[in-house]
Amino acid sequence: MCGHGVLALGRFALDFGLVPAPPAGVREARVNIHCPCGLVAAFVQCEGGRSRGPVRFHSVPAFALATDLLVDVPGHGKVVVDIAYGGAFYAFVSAEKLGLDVCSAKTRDLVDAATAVTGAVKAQFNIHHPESADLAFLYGTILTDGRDAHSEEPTTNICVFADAQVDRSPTGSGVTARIALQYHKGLLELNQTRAFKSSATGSVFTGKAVRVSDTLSFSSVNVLLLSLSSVLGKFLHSALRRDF
Ligand SMILES: O=C(O)[C@H]1NCC[C@@H]1O
Repeated sequence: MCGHGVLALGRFALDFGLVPAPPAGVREARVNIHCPCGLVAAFVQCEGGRSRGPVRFHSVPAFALATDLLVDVPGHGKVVVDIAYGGAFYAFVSAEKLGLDVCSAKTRDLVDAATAVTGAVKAQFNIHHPESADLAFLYGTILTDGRDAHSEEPTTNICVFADAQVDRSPTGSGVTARIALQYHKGLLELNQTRAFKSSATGSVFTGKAVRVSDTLSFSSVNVLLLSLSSVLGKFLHSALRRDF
């Protein structure tokens, strides 16, 4: 799944007639998107039969897999990381622990550090998904500003995934996983909204955990993500903000 992809596909599906416009008086069209990780339901605001305004989506059940895991990262020594799932598995670590400021460091340095963490976790930790062996792999590392405690201010992160690619958004599956982690740590309550900013582009997602679910073999939390279409437009057309 891809957060900004879901938002864009939702609008596309409505605007190009793949789903019917909602009946008069209903503001949102529902677009079901079947992702490898499960069903993601996008809700697209509609005016005059066209998409307009915010798009939100219900993400897949998410959960914290491991917290305070000590990993030996080449070039950085022992680093404490968390691992969580939100449609894909990510390692989470405050960039500060790697000697970097996620908001001002060069993207190249953030990518190198995140890639080193991903390699170390893959080598030293066995990822398990309760329902699907296909989903049981680490997709990347998300470096954060460490501001996990609830605040009205956005918390900034950068997602380095697959073959050292940088996500242009705060990452749909990554934000979902991060919310599950914050909930698991008691830093976020159900229905408490948090904003997440991409340090690569400045784009923002807001999200919240909406219910505790038992659809996975161990306790997980469903996460509802919200994002503004104006933000979407901005980051779809923006390049990475900083030089490598
Ligand atoms: O938003 C997401 O979840 C995706 N973007 C890049 C990495 C993930 O697949």
